[in-house]
Amino acid sequence: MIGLGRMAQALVEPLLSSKAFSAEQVLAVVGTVATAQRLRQGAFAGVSIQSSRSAEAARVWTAPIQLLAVKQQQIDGIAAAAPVAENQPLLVSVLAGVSLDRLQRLFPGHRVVRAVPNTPALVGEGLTALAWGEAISSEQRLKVREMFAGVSEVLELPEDKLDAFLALTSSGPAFVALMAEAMADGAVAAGLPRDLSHRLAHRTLAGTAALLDQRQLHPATLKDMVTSPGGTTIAGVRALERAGARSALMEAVIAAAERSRELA
Ligand SMILES: NC(=O)C1=CN([C@@H]2O[C@H](COP(=O)(O)OP(=O)(O)OC[C@H]3O[C@@H](n4cnc5c(N)ncnc54)[C@H](O)[C@@H]3O)[C@@H](O)[C@H]2O)C=CC1
Ligand SMILES: O=C(O)[C@@H]1CCC=N1
Repeated sequence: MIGLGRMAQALVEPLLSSKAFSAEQVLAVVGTVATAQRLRQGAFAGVSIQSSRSAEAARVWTAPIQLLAVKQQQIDGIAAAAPVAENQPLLVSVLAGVSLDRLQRLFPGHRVVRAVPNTPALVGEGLTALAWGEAISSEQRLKVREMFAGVSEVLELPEDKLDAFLALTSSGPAFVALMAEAMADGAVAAGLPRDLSHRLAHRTLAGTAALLDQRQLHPATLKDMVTSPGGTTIAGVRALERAGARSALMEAVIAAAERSRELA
């Protein structure tokens, strides 16, 4: 692991708890000594976690599969400090917007793969899209698919679709969380207690998602199922349409996809 921040943790924590990997099989390099110390005390006890400046950090470059999960601004420095790899290890990058071409130029001795995971991986409900670089063996493909399949549904997509995928599935949890918070606030305003409002908002979102998914319903069908003529729901839908909620959500996904393209 090169970087063990929010996204990498959401992948590794469940893989360790499900015993897909043992702590001894994982070596992580992070930005600072303080971060390394903090992480060693939590869910990552037993994992070798080193700061990037320590001598042991170099071992990460000898691993057969290396997961790059740092911020975009950090990769030039990391690539410059990395030795040119022998034996063509696999570098799996989760960095939004950083292309296979650029990764291959930065890490010339590696075989490169892009993965776009999302944080629901933490509870085994993730989605990951993979786009392969050149000359990846079928054995390497299998290993990468297996790793992500332990925490998510895995799709393979052409690289030019990854920005849109990321906008919907990786940035999407923030948009849904915002909706959950706002709906709970509405319930509080309408008189329900705060804690209960949050729990009910989460259950409503999860239940609705399960219904749409399992019954393969078009969202409009579900909306029509819930809206009685002259009833409560259509009054709420009217308020949402008046506020431009539909357009706001479309724009959020488009803005995230555009930002991902900009980061490239
Ligand atoms: N958070 C999310 O939901 C998703 C994030 N991503 C991508 O994952 C990447 C990381 O994002 P987050 O985990 O949210 O960021 P984060 O800021 O939580 O984690 C960054 C990690 O990099 C480490 N780091 C800093 N300098 C380093 C160095 N020189 N060597 C090794 N490690 C170093 C930090 O210690 C930290 O562990 C980003 O490029 C983002 O585009 C992709 C999909 C979803
Ligand atoms: O906000 C970000 O840049 C990262 C990528 C997708 C989710 N979080």
